[in-house]
Amino acid sequence: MGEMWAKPGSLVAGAMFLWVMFQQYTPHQFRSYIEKYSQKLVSFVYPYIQITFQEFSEDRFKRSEAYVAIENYLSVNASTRAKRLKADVIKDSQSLVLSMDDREEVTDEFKGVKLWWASHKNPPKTQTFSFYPAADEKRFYKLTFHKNHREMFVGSYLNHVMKEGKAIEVRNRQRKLYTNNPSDKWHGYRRTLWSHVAFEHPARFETLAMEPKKKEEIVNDLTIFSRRKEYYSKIGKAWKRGYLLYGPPGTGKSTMIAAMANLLDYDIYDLELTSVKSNTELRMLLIETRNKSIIVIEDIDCSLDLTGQRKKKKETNEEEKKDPIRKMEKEGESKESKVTLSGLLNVIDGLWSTCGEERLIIFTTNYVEKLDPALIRRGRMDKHIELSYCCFEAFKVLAKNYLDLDSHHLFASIRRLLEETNMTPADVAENLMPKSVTGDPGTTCLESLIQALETAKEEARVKAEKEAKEKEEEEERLKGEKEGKEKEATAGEVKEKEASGEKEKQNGVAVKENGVV
Ligand SMILES: Nc1ncnc2c1ncn2[C@@H]1O[C@H](COP(=O)(O)OP(=O)(O)OP(=O)(O)O)[C@@H](O)[C@H]1O
Ligand SMILES: [Mg+2]
Repeated sequence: MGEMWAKPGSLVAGAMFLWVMFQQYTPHQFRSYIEKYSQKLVSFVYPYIQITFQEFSEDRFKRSEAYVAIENYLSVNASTRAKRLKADVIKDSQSLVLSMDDREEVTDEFKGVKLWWASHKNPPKTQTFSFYPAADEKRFYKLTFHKNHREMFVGSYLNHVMKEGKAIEVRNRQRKLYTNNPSDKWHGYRRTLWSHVAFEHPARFETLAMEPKKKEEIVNDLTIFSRRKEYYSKIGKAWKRGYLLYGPPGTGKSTMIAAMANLLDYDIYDLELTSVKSNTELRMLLIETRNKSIIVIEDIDCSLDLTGQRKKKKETNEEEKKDPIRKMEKEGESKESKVTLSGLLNVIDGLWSTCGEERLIIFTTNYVEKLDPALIRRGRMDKHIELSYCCFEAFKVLAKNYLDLDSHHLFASIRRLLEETNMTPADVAENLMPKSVTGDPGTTCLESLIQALETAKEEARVKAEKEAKEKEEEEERLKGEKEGKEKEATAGEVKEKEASGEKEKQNGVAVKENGVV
């Protein structure tokens, strides 16, 4: 037995020795010449063609669409044949999707001809002992087929894979809510710019409390937008639309965004601008977003000093200089984010905004008047939607949602009170939430709402009175100050006149004394 293995063993060792000698001592030109012809010889003997599909291209900006399509295609067409599989939960966290694991190979058939798919992973160049894959690890798929069928595979088969893969992606699509990672986490394991969770918000336009006419207008606007691919290309505009939602806190801005995503079946990218350090980072984040999505910047007035960055920075006043906490905050602010207004405008509206299509960009704010007009001009923010205090129509939607009531004898008083006072839909909704399981929830909740409205009305009256009084006092004070100044001025004038009269008199006496009359 030992003798049987000794011969091939020494043959292998001899071949390896010769190979090393060849590599070390043959001149470079000669070596490449030999390599070229040996490859020709191999291709003559080995009649297969291989195509590689990398997960990321060289610049690593974006996951390759071809790779993703192949991954989806193989998840359906290969998962019954592969032996090692990866599982992922999709679609409302209910169904499991299987895909090929790394370094697995499967066969596929197209028009009766066999071909092979293999998933590979390039080992990292730098060796680290870590639980997670290294940063320079690269995944790719390799397709192998016989060279006789080159035309068919390169043409129709690959088209078929791309089409199928994209269709599977749409079918399996679990909508996601993304948030941007800080840039120091953009390296290493999986290099993701965005983290996500499954998006399962129950908000719908039917349950959104607002004037029916306004609601219908928004729904129509969104529906038309989502069907207008050809129209946008005809008029030469990127297929995107900007919405500005503004209004006091608790009037349903965030709820409306969720309802929009549910209506159009889009993903949401919740962009936290304060953790984006520069305009370049902002652009990279945008490139990584996918089509059919809503990019949201909430409370845009708080995210950046977008109103002041164009102007010269305000001088810090003396008090701020002395206050160490305020000083630290200021320093932190200047280090935190260098995203500028022009950077943001470029992303919404400039050349970079055209990468990707079918996207909504939404800003929300409580203080629309604070924003730079350039940011919200039409074309950038195409539609401005004001979400305001609860009107009677909006209340009726909430009463239907929360209490299943279409009418009630207390509705009349609520209508009057809502006209007389301001209450946000969030506060109305809170009062309409049944707090007890016994009794008639409808009447109890409506009564509690009436009480809350009356309290709010009384508070508003007291506040208005206080403000009027303060205003009156301020006016009195200003008037007093003005009068005081006027009095001082007249007294000054009188004194001056008296002084000049005195002088003239003295001059007269002096002239008389000198006898020049
Ligand atoms: N128009 C509305 N229709 C239905 N529910 C609403 C409406 N407005 C507010 N709500 C309710 O009030 C809660 C708060 O609303 P939401 O978070 O949408 O307000 P917002 O305008 O985004 O406030 P903020 O400016 O503070 O972010 C929601 O959970 C929702 O249940
Ligand atoms: Mg909100």
